Amino acid sequence: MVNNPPGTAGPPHRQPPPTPGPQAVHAEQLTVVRGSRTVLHGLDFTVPRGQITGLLGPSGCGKTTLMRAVVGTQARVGGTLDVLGRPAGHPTLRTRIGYVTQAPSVYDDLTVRQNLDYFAAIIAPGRAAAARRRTDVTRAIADVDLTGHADALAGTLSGGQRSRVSLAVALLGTPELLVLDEPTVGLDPVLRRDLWNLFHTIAAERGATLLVSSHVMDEAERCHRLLLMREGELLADDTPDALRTRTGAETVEAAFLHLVDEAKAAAARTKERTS
Ligand SMILES: Nc1ncnc2c1ncn2[C@@H]1O[C@H](COP(=O)(O)OP(=O)(O)OP(=O)(O)O)[C@@H](O)[C@H]1O
Repeated sequence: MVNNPPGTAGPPHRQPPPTPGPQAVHAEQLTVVRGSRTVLHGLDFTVPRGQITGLLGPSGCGKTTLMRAVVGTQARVGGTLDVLGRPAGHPTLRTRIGYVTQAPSVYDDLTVRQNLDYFAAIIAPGRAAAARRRTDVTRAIADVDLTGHADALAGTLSGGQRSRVSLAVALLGTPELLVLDEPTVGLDPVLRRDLWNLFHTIAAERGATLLVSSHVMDEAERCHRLLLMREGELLADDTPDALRTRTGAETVEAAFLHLVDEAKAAAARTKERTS
């Protein structure tokens, strides 16, 4: 189904129930045009539920664009893109998806807890939900290991700590699908390891699906599945093990380079045949 603009669906009681389905995301011939350029070229892929899928590729290959399409904030999306059984951008998906952009979205003049309180009040407003909000906020702060900084102003935190506040906001509504755009950029190795452990805990204990982008290939080894991208095209949609086996490479990075060379050779052959 083509990406519907938000607000075009009927009232909730008239909508069919969401299809559970084994896949969190299903894309067929997904195309995105930005400015005068097509930046995603007819991608076919799936993201299975309850697993961590890594979206990897060099800077500018289209990772953020693909994630924006999945969360429903990208314009000019063509092809089929279903998310949690609904067309991407469907209004009912808003509370079911957590999206963390590359730039942390936090208020610097509020403390960590105040930031979380603010967003919790948007998700679950009203006095009746006050106790639940307190529990959710405390849990989300603990999840990202910021309990010791709960009363610090966000503006006084390091870059990595501010990113973790953003992640805590996304965890507040216990989303079924978490879309994380380069969450480990600028973090030291210990924090990177801790965050990846948290991602695995979220997938294993809550059954959540994670789509995590990175341009650091060693992070690929930590994912259940990988979407490898280059120049708006998908080079592979597979497990790290299968990719290494298929290409005879020892690392995912070597497998990626192998697939790039293969794609270049195929393009050269096509050009030769048509010229
Ligand atoms: N607002 C825009 N208008 C036109 N083109 C854009 C716009 N934003 C991004 N692009 C182009 O779309 C392509 C994909 O960009 P995108 O941000 O999705 O890549 P990325 O893989 O996420 O990069 P990075 O790893 O550096 O964040 C790039 O070639 C970029 O120049």
